[in-house]
Amino acid sequence: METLILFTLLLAPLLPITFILLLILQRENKNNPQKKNLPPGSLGIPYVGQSLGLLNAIRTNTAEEWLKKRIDRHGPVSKLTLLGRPTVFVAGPAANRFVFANEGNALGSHQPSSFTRILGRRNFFELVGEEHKRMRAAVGVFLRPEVLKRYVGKMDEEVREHLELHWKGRSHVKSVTAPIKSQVVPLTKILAFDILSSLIFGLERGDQRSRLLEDFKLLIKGILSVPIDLPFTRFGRSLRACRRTRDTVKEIVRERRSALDRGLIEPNRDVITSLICFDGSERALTEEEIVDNVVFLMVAGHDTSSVLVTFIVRQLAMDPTIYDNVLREQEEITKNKGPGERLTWEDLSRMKYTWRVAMEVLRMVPPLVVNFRKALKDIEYGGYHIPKGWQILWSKSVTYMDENMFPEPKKFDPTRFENPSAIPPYSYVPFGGGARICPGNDFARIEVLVTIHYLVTQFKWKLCGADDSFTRNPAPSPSGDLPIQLEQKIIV
Ligand code: HEM
Repeated sequence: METLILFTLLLAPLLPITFILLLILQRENKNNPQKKNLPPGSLGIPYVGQSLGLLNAIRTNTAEEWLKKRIDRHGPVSKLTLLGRPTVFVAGPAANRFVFANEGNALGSHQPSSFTRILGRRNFFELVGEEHKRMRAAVGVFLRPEVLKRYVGKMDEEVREHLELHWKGRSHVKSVTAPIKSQVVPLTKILAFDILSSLIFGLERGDQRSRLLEDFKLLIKGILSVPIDLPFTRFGRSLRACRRTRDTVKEIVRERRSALDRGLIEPNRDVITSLICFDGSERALTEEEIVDNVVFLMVAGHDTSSVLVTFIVRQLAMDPTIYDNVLREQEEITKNKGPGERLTWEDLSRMKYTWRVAMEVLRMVPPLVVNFRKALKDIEYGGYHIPKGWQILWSKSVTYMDENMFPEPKKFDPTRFENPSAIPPYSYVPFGGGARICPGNDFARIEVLVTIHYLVTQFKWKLCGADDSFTRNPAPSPSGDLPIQLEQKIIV
């Protein structure tokens, strides 16, 4: 008995220490990702993991198959290593919903360092929470339909001028950079740039716009590149072009500010003036915020819209019935217009079939097959644990080729969008969703519809050559930049 008392007396002081140690151990276990229910799949070789496989699949346009194989092997949630970071891959309608619902709270945007270094620390993707909301409210002033509808005529003017300058009077569409070849891609890029600079900067054709175009072309090439800043690297050239672009944009901001102060222009003349005038919360936007975000808008609106127009042109060349249907709809609109009369917002709302063609192109050739996010805190999804700091690889378009969502998914069929309720929720999200839903979707819609209206009513075209394949870098690009043979219609 005495021995027991002695033993208890000796152990008693150790009890609290043992208890604390147990608590620490329990916490350690809780925080150790190894001990939690991580998604299936292997992290592969440290740092490299599955990066080369996915990058190669994106380049060769087999990313959908690559992702599908992963889903068949591990299910819709799996872990891997990409670009040096532990990653969780998620796909399917539930994943789309998960990303949209947790945006800015448990998930944040996550971009490669080349992207952030070129587009600045205050760009959309770097902003979270209230700051992100504020920036969206600021661009929303101009990009909302009530304001944009006043600018349909301006876009109409840009498209017509572009066709006049670059497409008309040629039996072949000539590349601006390589006159021997006939290519659509460089033209749709110039058109997207012209429309954006007209509405974002309020810039007319001239020296300042041409300078901006040359720098913009270099800037955009380095956004996804190895971030080595040397005079001869792609990244280095892009970074220098970005500095020049930012200087030009600052110049424009100062010009607009001074014109506003003197009452020479209206607040919603273009995106820059509406950002200068924005006073949505306690303070106005800083010059850095305005510059970072107009450059971001240019980038976000450029390759997306130009890719969409390019692939509509390609589809219309490959499918005469679709071309005829689009033409019929557009001729109905022309019938009610006088010579040279511009398109209006009401005209666009009647282009229902044409927009369904655009939606079907976005389904079959989404501008991006994967996006990245970062877990801002520990989070559960699909019964698995995603540790704070891990990268999320998210493919919102994996569902587009799933026959359970889109019957006969390989068939080009715009009529599948006639009844929106037939498309399962969260399975078709070309403009994203949640807090980061594309604020430029109405802008893109106007741009695409106006362009297709004038293309089909003024031209007929066919593909040169039988190769209708395309690669990705990471945006899709048709083989040979889509050479076409163009025939101008005689309008009587
Ligand atoms: C066919 C054309 C377009 C498509 C398919 C498209 C698609 C998208 C998608 C899917 C996102 C969300 C990305 C994510 O969640 O990671 C996005 C974001 C964005 N888009 Fe677009 N976009 C298009 C055109 C435009 C245009 C013309 C503009 C500007 C005038 C624009 C401006 C933006 C901006 C600023 C964001 C970032 C929003 C944020 O982070 O809050 N987009 N776009």
